[in-house]
Amino acid sequence: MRTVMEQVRMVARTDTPVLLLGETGTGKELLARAIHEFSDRSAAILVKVNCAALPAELIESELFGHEKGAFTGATQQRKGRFELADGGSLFLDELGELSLSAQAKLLRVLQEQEFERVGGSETIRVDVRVIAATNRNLAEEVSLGRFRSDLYYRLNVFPIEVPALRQRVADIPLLARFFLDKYAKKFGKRFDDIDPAGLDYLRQYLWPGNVRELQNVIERAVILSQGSLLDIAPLQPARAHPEAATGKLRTLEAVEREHITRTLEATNWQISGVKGAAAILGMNPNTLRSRMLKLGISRTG
Ligand SMILES: Nc1ncnc2c1ncn2[C@@H]1O[C@H](COP(=O)(O)OP(=O)(O)OP(=O)(O)O)[C@@H](O)[C@H]1O
Repeated sequence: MRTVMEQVRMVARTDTPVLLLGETGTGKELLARAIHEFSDRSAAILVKVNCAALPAELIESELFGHEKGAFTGATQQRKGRFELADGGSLFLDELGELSLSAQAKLLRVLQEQEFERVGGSETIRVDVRVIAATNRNLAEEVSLGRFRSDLYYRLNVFPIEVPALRQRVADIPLLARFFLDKYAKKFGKRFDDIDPAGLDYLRQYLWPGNVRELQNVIERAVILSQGSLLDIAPLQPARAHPEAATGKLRTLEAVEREHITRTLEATNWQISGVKGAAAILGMNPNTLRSRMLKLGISRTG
């Protein structure tokens, strides 16, 4: 993470587009904000767009705006996020979800700093620094024809790989204590430290939901703990290494049931949405729901 922070500081002072790569919950958005804050644009606005949150038909109008009458329902002219971010930075989260046609327009803005609103003919010029993030493997998306290679190369000038939490175990106690202070203050409680056995659980767990999941675990522990040390319930490293724990090989169905349950727990049982279990598992939310039914997975067990 020290290398990542050095990269963030170095690139922040430039206008180069930045591509943040990493699993869900690793802190990409936090780093995008840091890049904006450390840049000369910090006095201006940072605008965020979640490319996965809107259907393909609407994302172009969201990014570039539209003219009155451009499509059914476009009753007024509307400025897009690029215009709103003029002079500042634009954070494109979940970039890998952008439609091919929006990708073409984005490439043009990156190269020429200009675009037209949907349904408009006036060319609009903007001065925007783009910071993009994705948890997809974009090189693979390019080879599958789902992501434009020219846009990929344009954005890949300064890629920053944000490591998964299991790849930086030394950060776990630091982050855990940071969240302990945060939630102890929030809930008006006091703890001297984290119970040593609990710290071991935290270190051994594989953290599919990364820092977000660690934050949730600590919040829950702060609410539940009574003594002067923060108790962490066992995080079932057995779940992370089921074969190692039981010594037995198991059926694919059992492994699938366990993996889906663990991911649902990591997302507080949120199924859909960009931060939901379906997105992490790379499945459609409806497919996940039917798998859960079939495998007998429910929140109450
Ligand atoms: N180094 C850190 N210190 C403190 N909090 C952190 C850190 N990294 C991540 N977090 C917290 O973890 C949560 C997830 O971080 P963030 O939203 O930046 O991740 P992300 O990689 O953008 O996730 P996603 O890909 O799912 O959008 C946030 O609440 C964030 O504040």
